[in-house]
Amino acid sequence: MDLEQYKNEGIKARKNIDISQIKSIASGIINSFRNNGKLIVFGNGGSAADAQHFVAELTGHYMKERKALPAIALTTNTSALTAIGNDYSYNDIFSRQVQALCKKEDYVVGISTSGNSKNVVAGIEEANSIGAFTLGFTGKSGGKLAGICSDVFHSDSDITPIIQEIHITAIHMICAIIDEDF
Ligand SMILES: O=C(CO)[C@@H](O)[C@H](O)[C@H](O)[C@H](O)COP(=O)(O)O
Ligand SMILES: [Zn+2]
Repeated sequence: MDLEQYKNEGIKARKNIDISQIKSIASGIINSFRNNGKLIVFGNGGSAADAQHFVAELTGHYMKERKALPAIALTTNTSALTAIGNDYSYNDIFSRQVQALCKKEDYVVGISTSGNSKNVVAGIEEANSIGAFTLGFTGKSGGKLAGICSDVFHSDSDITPIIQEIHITAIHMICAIIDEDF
């Protein structure tokens, strides 16, 4: 891989982050918190790490001291993940947990760079059926997630790690706005 090219692809994708969309996502999450909702986040691989990172910024704190905020990543309970994966299927690891934990006041975030991970798509479909607001973090063509979420944050790249770097940038920006509100 040409590292100059990689760097420039990252700069291009970062420049295309839509700040007004970041603000609108943050206010949706804030509204959910104010209505006794919580944030539920999930994804695979690097996106599982992003889901956990997002939740850590909220249950702990980001840049400023404030109260703890209710957020959960569905990627951390290895007993649940292995039991659901083993007894049902890997495609069900998030949807089953969404069925167990999600309420209509919640704000549900599925992270998939392709938009096509079956377990992420199934988790969002389950949240939609409960009536929760759903946000897809995607890239590439947006995949299936682009067509099924209430809103989509699209990272302007076809390269998985660049898409992830834009996702975590967007997540940090969202956390900065949430910090100011609480
Ligand atoms: O972190 C990376 C690549 O940077 C990988 O672990 C990557 O997340 C995995 O291949 C995922 O399974 C990709 O899934 P998705 O983003 O298409 O939903
Ligand atoms: Zn990675």
